[in-house]
Amino acid sequence: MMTDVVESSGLAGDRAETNPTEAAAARTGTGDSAAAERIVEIRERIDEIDRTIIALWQERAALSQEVGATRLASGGTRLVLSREREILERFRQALGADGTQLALLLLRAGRGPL
Ligand SMILES: O=C(O)C(=O)C[C@]1(C(=O)O)C=C[C@@H](O)C=C1
Repeated sequence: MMTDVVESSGLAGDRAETNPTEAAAARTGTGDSAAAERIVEIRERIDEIDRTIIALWQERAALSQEVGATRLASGGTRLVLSREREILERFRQALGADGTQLALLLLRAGRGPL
């Protein structure tokens, strides 16, 4: 049974260099070829999702910085805490406690640390 993290160096790694089945097992964490195929397929979508998350993260941070700069330049405040509370609550309702942590990181990426 293959339940642990496989070493990517040493014996397993050396075998993987010459044996495609070992190489697939080392990459996917399973020696079952059907499972390995499915894992590779799922990982493609995961990578696509990660790229989208990163792009959206960067877009959101840039927009948030623009809002802040626009407000400051017009004599307004750096922050609007009522708006931050709304966002924290939206993420908490959708994702629970992790949502709150995620929203705190998103807000910090835009407006900087408090
Ligand atoms: O919506 C605003 O007024 C913003 O400045 C953007 C933002 C955010 O990143 O969502 C950032 C700082 C504010 O305190 C509230 C929200």
